[in-house]
Amino acid sequence: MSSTVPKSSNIFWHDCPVGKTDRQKLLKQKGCVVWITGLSGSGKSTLACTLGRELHTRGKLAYVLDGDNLRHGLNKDLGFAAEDRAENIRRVGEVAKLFADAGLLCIASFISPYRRDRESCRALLSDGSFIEVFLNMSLELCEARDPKGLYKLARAGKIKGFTGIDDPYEAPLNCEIEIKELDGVCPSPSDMTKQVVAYLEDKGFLHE
Ligand SMILES: Nc1ncnc2c1ncn2[C@@H]1O[C@H](COP(=O)(O)OS(=O)(=O)O)[C@@H](OP(=O)(O)O)[C@H]1O
Ligand SMILES: Nc1ncnc2c1ncn2[C@@H]1O[C@H](COP(=O)(O)OP(=O)(O)O)[C@@H](O)[C@H]1O
Repeated sequence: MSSTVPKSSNIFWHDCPVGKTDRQKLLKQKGCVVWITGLSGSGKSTLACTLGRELHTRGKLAYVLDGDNLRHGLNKDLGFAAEDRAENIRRVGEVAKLFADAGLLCIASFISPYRRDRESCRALLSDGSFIEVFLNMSLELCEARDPKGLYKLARAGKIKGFTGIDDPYEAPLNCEIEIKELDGVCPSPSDMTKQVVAYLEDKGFLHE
């Protein structure tokens, strides 16, 4: 007989003697989530990896959560319908929160096309520790890059519900960092990284 008790009843929070502050002292940094959002091909994974490497070089512990990669494991049961994308982002938000609590600089790069889903992730974190980075690249640029040939397939009707083609992308209204083309030229990964690192430095995340 199946239980009539709701799934999340009779559970209690268990505090551990070593807390986030202790871990941050050990690591000499403050846990946070750098959430990179933008169209497919806008450069999310490139920025995530360049930023991850730069932080590593500076002796900071960072970890990249990338959409394509997580869809090989934790989220491999999810597709691209709005409710699947919402569940994808919800799970990633929870994982990112754990990484930040561990004291890490967590870099999450996901299309995350829905404002509401991104805002739910923001709400999981303490004030200021969710840093939304919007890669505001034009559809034309992303489509011209098309490194995986997915835009071509979407235009040919072979992929349905492709973000930017026949599925929505809701741009952030109040993100912490917006990176866009200047006179039609995209800033280099290294320039973007400098901008994000300067923000992290300025807000004190790179020190205990
Ligand atoms: N229909 C559709 N729409 C958008 N993207 C698609 C789709 N189907 C497959 N892909 C590939 O999946 C990658 C995006 O995964 P995400 O987990 O970041 O997507 S989402 O945040 O849940 O919207 C995305 O990777 P990126 O190009 O790195 O963004 C694509 O390679
Ligand atoms: N800042 C940049 N300047 C020029 N080309 C870039 C830049 N960032 C990424 N690219 C190129 O654009 C393509 C898409 O980048 P990628 O990081 O895979 O985007 P996303 O993860 O958003 O799909 C890749 O071929 C990559 O080499």
